[in-house]
Amino acid sequence: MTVPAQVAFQASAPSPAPVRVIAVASGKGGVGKTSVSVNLAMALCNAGQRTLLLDTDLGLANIDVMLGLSPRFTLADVFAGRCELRDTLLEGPRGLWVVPAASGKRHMTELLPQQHVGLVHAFSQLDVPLDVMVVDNAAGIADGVLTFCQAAQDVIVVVCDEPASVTDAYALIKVLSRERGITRVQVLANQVQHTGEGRQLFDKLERVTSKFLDVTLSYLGAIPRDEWLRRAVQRQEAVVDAFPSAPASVAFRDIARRASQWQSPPGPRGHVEFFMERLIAPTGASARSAA
Ligand SMILES: Nc1ncnc2c1ncn2[C@@H]1O[C@H](COP(=O)(O)OP(=O)(O)OP(=O)(O)O)[C@@H](O)[C@H]1O
Repeated sequence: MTVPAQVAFQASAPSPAPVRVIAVASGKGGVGKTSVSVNLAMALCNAGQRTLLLDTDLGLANIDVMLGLSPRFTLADVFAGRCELRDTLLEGPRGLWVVPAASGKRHMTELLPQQHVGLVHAFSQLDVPLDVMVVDNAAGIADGVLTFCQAAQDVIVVVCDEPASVTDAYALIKVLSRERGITRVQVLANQVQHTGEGRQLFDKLERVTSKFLDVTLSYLGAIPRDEWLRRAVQRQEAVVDAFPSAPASVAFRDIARRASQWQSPPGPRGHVEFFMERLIAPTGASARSAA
């Protein structure tokens, strides 16, 4: 099938190393999770990592809008049986691969287990060489969010200096830890007004989690509140590309550099299917953690 607006996949040699999957979540909406996903993915891509950005928010997807892309098909079409996963793939700026979702469609929570299996199969068929996959999740603690976080090797929780953001981040970390057995979470402060603010937010969150939860939080860093980021959103570009010397861009590059130094977890097979196969195992994992 020829897909003019989107990229039809060429078969190529599988990447030898496991694909690193980073899930970005937040608990509360509007804290900047999608901005973080887009700019982290773009910064990783610019640093030479073969990167795929996956939008899993079937309710309020907006990665394609943020990057000025016009998808012909989205993940929602895959679930509706209208296309193959490969038909949704877009080549974004500077070679970033993007799998868009669709706004106003069903949520991941409504998907049947066999639809997850279908997605597993579809991803394992995509023979695209990748180093990193960044997964932008919906806000909240819906089952789909937990499943994607569980399937990733690293989870970044984005917080900002609002009481609801901190309490919702705690609620998310709590369910990830208690229901999905996640033992480590990276915390990224967004929209900080001064250098100390991010660390203060982290300390606040860390105090409660260390008291009540069996999870290790790490401080990934902070992105300043930056007018250049807003301007980049208006231009439908990542700030790291539109305004590379903006304070937010410098911070994103630093975070991407640190993320690429994370130790690679042992991966059984070393491809995207590793990620997707973990997606269909949550029932067993939940059953184990509930026991
Ligand atoms: N560091 C920042 N500096 C300035 N503005 C920012 C920053 N981060 C995000 N924003 C702005 O905040 C708004 C919300 O950002 P974004 O859409 O990334 O949040 P979100 O958490 O993904 O939201 P949702 O939960 O609705 O998907 C956007 O208008 C964006 O431009």
